[in-house]
Amino acid sequence: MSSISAHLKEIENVAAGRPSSRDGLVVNSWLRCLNEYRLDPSQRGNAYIVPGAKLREHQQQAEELIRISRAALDHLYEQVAGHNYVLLLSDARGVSVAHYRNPKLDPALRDAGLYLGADWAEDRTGTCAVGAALVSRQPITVHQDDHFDPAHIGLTCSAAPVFDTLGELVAVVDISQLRSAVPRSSQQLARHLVIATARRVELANLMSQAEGHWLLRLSRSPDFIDSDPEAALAVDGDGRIRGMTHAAFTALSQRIGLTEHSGTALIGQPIDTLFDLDADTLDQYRRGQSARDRILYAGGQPRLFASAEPPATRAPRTIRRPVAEPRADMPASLARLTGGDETMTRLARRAARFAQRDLPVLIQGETGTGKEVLARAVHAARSHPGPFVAVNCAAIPEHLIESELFGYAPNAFTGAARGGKRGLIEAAHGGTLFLDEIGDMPLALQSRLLRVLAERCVTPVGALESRPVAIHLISATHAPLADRVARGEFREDLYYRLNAAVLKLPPLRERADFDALADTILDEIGAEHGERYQLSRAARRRLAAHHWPGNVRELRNALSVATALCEPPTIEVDDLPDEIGASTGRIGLEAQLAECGGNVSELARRLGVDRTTVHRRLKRLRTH
Ligand SMILES: Nc1ncnc2c1ncn2[C@@H]1O[C@H](COP(=O)(O)OP(=O)(O)OP(=O)(O)O)[C@@H](O)[C@H]1O
Repeated sequence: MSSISAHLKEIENVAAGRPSSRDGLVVNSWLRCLNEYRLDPSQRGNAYIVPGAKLREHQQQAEELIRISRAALDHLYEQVAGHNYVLLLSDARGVSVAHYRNPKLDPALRDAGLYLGADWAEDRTGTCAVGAALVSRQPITVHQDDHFDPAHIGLTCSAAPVFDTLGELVAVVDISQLRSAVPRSSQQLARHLVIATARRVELANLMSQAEGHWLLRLSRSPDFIDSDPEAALAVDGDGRIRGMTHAAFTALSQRIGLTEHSGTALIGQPIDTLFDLDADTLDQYRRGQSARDRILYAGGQPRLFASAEPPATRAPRTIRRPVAEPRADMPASLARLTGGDETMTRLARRAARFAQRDLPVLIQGETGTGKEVLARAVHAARSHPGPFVAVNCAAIPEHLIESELFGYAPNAFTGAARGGKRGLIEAAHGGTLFLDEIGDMPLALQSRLLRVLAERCVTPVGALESRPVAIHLISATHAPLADRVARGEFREDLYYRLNAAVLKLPPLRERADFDALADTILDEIGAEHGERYQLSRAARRRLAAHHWPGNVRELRNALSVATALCEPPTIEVDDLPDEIGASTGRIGLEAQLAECGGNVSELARRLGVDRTTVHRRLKRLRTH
């Protein structure tokens, strides 16, 4: 590493237009720092970490990006963690929205800006890997005194940009070390790793987005084409290009004489303008063909190897460049709950408003509709959430509820722990107490709970003094509390106190976002298993026809079973638990037949079976 004065001298030389042995991307960045951003290399600027609220805003906007990138980033970090690298995922504005690091190094990492929330925009921090990758749209290594600002010349950083399926730069993957004793060339491998990771993130994003389309993977060699292709395209049923990874933009736009920036002109083009291939011949390139049969031709010449995956049926979801402002009324934790169902969206909006207030919230919904999930989302949407303590009033024996909730004073009763015990209400101090099945709370305790809400203090069993508590109460019930009030089982005064801010979760059978919800759950299960799952059309139809008495819980269980039984990635009807088929019994089948205007062929198509199967089933069901 050169001394600071030598560093400044070198920048001066570059500014004067003298030749430099530095990487051209670094030199260009230095020139931007000097000429465009008017930065002064002799002024050291400390790393800048954005404030917490701002970071949350960046993270909310990047939520989908973070989710889709997770598997690729986990894999990268596994490879580099042993070499003291920090991994940062930055958004398109240069702010780190995810990081992987050794927490023992936190103070040094925070000081150096290798941390969550660090802002590495080039016009603020001078030449750095994240900032330069964002501006140049190229992978780059910025090693030690490649950095413009002397404050950062201990660091070595390699970064690669990530583009969305329409060619917009949406993120940067960076790995950095606080210190490196070795020369710049040692970062070659780091650079390759971030490039490969950015490519995998783009592919994961394209796969997620391309689910209504064919996915065409391309490579110069048939090896690894299915797992790690060099480039990939989404092609719709009419043979038009709908999206692609960045490598595909670069390779294909050059082929037809477009510059990289006009690569978006490829979107919407028929695939046969690029290859000897159309919607009808894509099928020939499906997985399982020999390498020789997967050679893709253009103008009669062999060009690349291809692997085509047919359209899946889930709704498209993708990393999109965030709009300037997030939905201010809808924190991410709540936005995630709705896949577009109107009732759910309205409910999430209402919940977002309650989260800003100190009101007891009551959640109503049939069993398994996601009452606890909603309670946690309201909690997470608060500006200072604190602890979340969940208590199921129906699950704790009546004689224990009181001491569990309120705690007890030392020696309060025989058998109690000598030193007394802090109750769950106190454990929720500064956060949220979630009382599930509040209708099952014994009457005597209801009055004590009312006191806690009114006086904001709690008196442990056997204690003389009360202690102040600040809690947000969220309660939940599967049956309307009014019925219990009418039967004298629930205190009317508590009921009125709880019944002001009510969130009513719809049963699953009434939700219009069934498909999106099933996909979200499949993604979650897939992330746990490091797999990707999708529903075949027929399986999706079968699920949608089920009545779902157990609501989202039942759906989640059914999908867990199906993912265990299926041959990944596709879940077929046979992989679904038997009960799911039950709703296609006689009534269900007749109703669906009526929906198809009595047309058996149409019904067979809907169910993904052939006509004879429908006839056979109808006959069997009608004669039983
Ligand atoms: N929006 C959602 N996305 C993904 N999974 C969900 C969602 N809502 C609920 N679930 C899943 O459904 C199951 C039931 O959710 P939860 O426990 O919140 O329901 P509940 O209404 O509180 O149930 P109960 O009435 O039995 O107390 C859980 O496995 C949860 O992870």
